Amino acid sequence: MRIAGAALNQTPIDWKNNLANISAAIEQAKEAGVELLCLPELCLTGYGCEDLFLSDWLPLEALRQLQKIRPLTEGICVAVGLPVRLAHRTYNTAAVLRDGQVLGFAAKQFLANDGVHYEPRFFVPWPAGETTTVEFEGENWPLGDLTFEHLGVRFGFEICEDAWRPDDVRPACRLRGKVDLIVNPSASHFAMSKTDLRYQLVLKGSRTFACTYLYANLLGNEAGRIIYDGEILVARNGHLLRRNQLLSFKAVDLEWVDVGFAEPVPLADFIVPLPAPDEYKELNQAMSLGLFDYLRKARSRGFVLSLSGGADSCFCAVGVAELVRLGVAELGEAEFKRRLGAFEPAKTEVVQTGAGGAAKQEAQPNPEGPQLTANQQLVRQLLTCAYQGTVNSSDDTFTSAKELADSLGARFLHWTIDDEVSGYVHKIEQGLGRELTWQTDDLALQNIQARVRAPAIWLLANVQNCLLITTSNRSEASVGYCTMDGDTAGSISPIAGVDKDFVKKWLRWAETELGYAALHRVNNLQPTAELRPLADKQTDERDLMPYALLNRIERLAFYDRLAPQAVLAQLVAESPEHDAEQLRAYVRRFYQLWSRNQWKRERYAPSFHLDDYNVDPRSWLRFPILSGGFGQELAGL
Ligand SMILES: Nc1ncnc2c1ncn2[C@@H]1O[C@H](COP(=O)(O)OP(=O)(O)OC[C@H]2O[C@@H]([n+]3cccc(C(=O)O)c3)[C@H](O)[C@@H]2O)[C@@H](O)[C@H]1O
Ligand SMILES: Nc1ncnc2c1ncn2[C@@H]1O[C@H](COP(=O)(O)OP(=O)(O)OP(=O)(O)O)[C@@H](O)[C@H]1O
Ligand SMILES: NC(=O)CC[C@H](N)C(=O)O
Repeated sequence: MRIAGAALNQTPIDWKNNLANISAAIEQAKEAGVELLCLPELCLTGYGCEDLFLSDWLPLEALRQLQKIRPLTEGICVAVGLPVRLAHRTYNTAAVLRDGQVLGFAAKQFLANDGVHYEPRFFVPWPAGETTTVEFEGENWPLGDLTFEHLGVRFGFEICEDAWRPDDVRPACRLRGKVDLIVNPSASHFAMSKTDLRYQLVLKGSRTFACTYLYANLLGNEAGRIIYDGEILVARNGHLLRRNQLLSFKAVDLEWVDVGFAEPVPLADFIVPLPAPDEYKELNQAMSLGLFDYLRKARSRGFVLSLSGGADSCFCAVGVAELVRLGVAELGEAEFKRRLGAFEPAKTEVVQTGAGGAAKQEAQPNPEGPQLTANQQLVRQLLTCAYQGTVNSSDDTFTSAKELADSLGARFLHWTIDDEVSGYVHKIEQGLGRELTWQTDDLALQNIQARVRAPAIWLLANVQNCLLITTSNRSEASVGYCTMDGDTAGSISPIAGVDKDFVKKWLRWAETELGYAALHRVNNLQPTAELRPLADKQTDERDLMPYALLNRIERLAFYDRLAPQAVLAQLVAESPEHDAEQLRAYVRRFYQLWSRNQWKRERYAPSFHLDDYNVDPRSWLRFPILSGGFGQELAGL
């Protein structure tokens, strides 16, 4: 039998888009002679509909939309994910359609409730072994723990998380011997290196349960924060039959394979491992796709970036250039532009974001500079950067910013903000009747500089109907090393999910492996906020602690969830090169800054989930805004 999985780039409650992708996948599958097709989890509504799953109307509308898919299934069997609400409870199901008929709904038995997933808030798990009936417009269909048969092949379901449970409880353990094929529609978030876990799960599952296993994941940045890699895997008895290229820019990515169910295949002696994932490359592809989808789904016309020439903002600038490079390489320029939508003349009926909304001018091809390549011209239309210097800014960072922006093709503007800073300082000095000095008002004088950069950069974003990128990384989010409404200003925060150490390493990789020679300068700069007088030689690590230690403490405290005492003990054991007293001071500082700054993490712009954890309270890590701040625990260190 020819079986297929299709990864789909869906959007919550975008019925038109979702149905179009489902229809396209079915059409492509039929053209390829596919007989059974698996589509991703909840692909009809979108996986990220959140509390809408608790309404009556959304699941009802999903059933109505399902009726439109039925006629497309003449001559093919298709699994389509959608919510079904019965007696005020919503179930996460996969409908099986064939020849225009609904054969039934397989329901998810184990709900994802860790990390970025909060499914028990929306869904009720289906009890193993039970079935019920769905009534809709005069028809009755079975729903629950079901198996099906198509062309003599018996199949059952695991829906995403179902497969992540132990072998003696997951649905597959009751399907063993009863089915030839297990179908898994998934919405499994991207995280660096995670593909290896999924690969093992599918390959081992097919061996342990002596079956063929068909897995299809969602694709793209579905709803803002979480990116799906669109992985399709087919395995039989521990042998890999098909695996696709991940993180495609296409709307529909279909993979099929022929399986001779009648011909026996021995169980694999061992699972052939995948080559180790290249995390720098993975992150690059995920971030590019994340930005691409965010831009087009937000119906915006480009990005604006306050480019300091430092590591974080340079990373974001390269991210936009990579969006163009990778998108054009896969789709071709015309399709890239069509899908992005940012290059069409502005329509008056387009919903305007924020105060601006004026039509974006076609970027001029850089009259005084060198001839731009086709990709640089696209970057020029999509990215405007501005350097906003003060007396505390160095020539190094200005040159770094300018060289990078020019090399990418981005529009580069620059001005100074000293007048605005002194204007505000003067007003407060007059109001309070005293001078503000670095001795008495250090942080306030730093913050006003970061804040004064915000209005102009927002203005630039508004007038061009662009998204303002904010450059926060996870390390500074952990300790609140940022000025609220200053350098946190923006509506999308692409790198807030990764730590500063990784940011620095990635930039070195991008310089050598991707050929961004203009990163050479930033790769030789010490991270610095440049908010204190230059003579002070401010660096992030002098203000805080070495980033490697900060990241380690953060991981031990909030990924491994150790108590402060245990974090310190672990650090002392693994860092003999550091003095124990110094480490104690760093651990104290970390927890104090962490607790004091939860409110800042609550106010960060939406960020992508890219690493296996993040500190965003909306997606991964919840912590009280007001707390005892680990007072007792730190006193006992
Ligand atoms: N629990 C709570 N809930 C709500 N608000 C709370 C609060 N605790 C304090 N606050 C408020 O927070 C304010 C202080 O926060 P905020 O004004 O943001 O500033 P703050 O956290 O005091 O200082 C900002 C830090 O970030 C560093 N920085 C700034 C800019 C850029 C960079 C860089 O790396 O480039 C680094 C800077 O060196 C400094 O260490 C207080 O005035 C108070 O109003
Ligand atoms: N001179 C500047 N011109 C424009 N934007 C600036 C300037 N200084 C700071 N910013 C903005 O504030 C953000 C925060 O600064 P921060 O120092 O944390 O990051 P960075 O300068 O990009 O990297 P690094 O910390 O490695 O120096 C910058 O990413 C940038 O968006
Ligand atoms: N949608 C799901 O059930 C996802 C859960 C699963 N643990 C994953 O991360 O892939």
